[in-house]
Amino acid sequence: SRIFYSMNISQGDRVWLREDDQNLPASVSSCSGGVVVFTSDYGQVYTYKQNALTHDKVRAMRGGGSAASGIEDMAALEDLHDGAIMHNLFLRYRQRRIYTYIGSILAAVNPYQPLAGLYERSAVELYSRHHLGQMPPHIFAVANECYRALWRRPRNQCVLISGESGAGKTESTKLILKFLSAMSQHSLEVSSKERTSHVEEALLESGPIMEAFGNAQTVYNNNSSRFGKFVQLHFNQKGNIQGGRIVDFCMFSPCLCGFSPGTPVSSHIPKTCTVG
Ligand SMILES: Nc1ncnc2c1ncn2[C@@H]1O[C@H](COP(=O)(O)OP(=O)(O)OP(=O)(O)O)[C@@H](O)[C@H]1O
Repeated sequence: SRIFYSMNISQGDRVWLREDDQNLPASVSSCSGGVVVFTSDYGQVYTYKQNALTHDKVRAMRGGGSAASGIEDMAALEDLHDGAIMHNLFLRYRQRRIYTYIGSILAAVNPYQPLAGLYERSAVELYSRHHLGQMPPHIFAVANECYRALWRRPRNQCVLISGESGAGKTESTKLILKFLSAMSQHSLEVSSKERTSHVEEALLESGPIMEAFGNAQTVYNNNSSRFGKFVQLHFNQKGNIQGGRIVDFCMFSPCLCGFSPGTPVSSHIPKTCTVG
C-alpha cells in the first residue's frame, strides 16, 4: 500500500522532510546508488533508501522555501504547515527579529534577554504614527491598532494573548499597557496641556504588586503567573484612560478547591484555593 516517491530527487533539491511529526526544511546532500542523504537546516543528517521514500515523508519545497531572512507576514508563506511557520520564525529569530505577523495576528518568540531599543520611547512614537503592517512587526503595532480602532469602529477592542508558560504573555501585556499609557498621556498633552498620570501610573505599578502575590518560580518560568488576568481599560472620547480593572481567574484544571477554570480567584476565598 506504500506510495513510492516518483519525483526525481537530485542533489541540492530543497524539501520538507517529515521527522518526529515535524516538517523539517532540508536539502538533498547526496543521491546515488539508491540512497538519499538529507541535511536539515538545523544540522541533522538523515539517510534513506530512495525506494522507501513516500509522499508523506518528503515534499518538494515551493519556491525554495521562504526568503533567507524570513518573511514579515506568514500569511504570504508559499508552504503552509507547522514546519514552514517554525522555519520562518527561526530565520527571523536568528536576526533578533522576535515578532512576525500572520495576517493581523502577532507571533512573538521570547528572546529571554533585553533587546536594545526595541521598547524605547522612540519606538512608541514611531508605531503610534503608523498603521499595522506599515512598519516591521511589533507588539506596539498591535496596541496602536487596538487604540485607533476604538474610534474607527467604534466599539470595545480586545487583545487576546496566549502561549505556553514562559512564552512572554505577562511581559507582552505590560508592553501593551506601557504603549496605551503613553497614548493616554499624549492625549492629555494635546487636549489640556497638562499631565495627570495617576491612572496610568497606578496601572503600570499594579504589575509588581499582582506579581508579588500571584507569581511563583516554576521549572518553565522564574516568574510564572499562577493565575490568569483579564485587564479592562476605560478610555474617554479624548483617548485618555479613565480607569480600569483586573479580574484574576484560576487556571488550574481541575482546581483543587473544586472551582472550574475561569472562576475569579476571589470566589475561591474563604474556601482557600491551594493551587490558585
Ligand atoms: N519581550 C521580551 N523581551 C525580553 N525578555 C522577555 C520578553 N518576554 C518575556 N521575557 C522574559 O521571559 C520571562 C517569562 O515571561 P513571562 O513571565 O511574560 O511569561 P508568561 O507567558 O507570562 O509565563 P506564565 O504563563 O508562566 O506566567 C520574563 O520574566 C522575561 O525574563
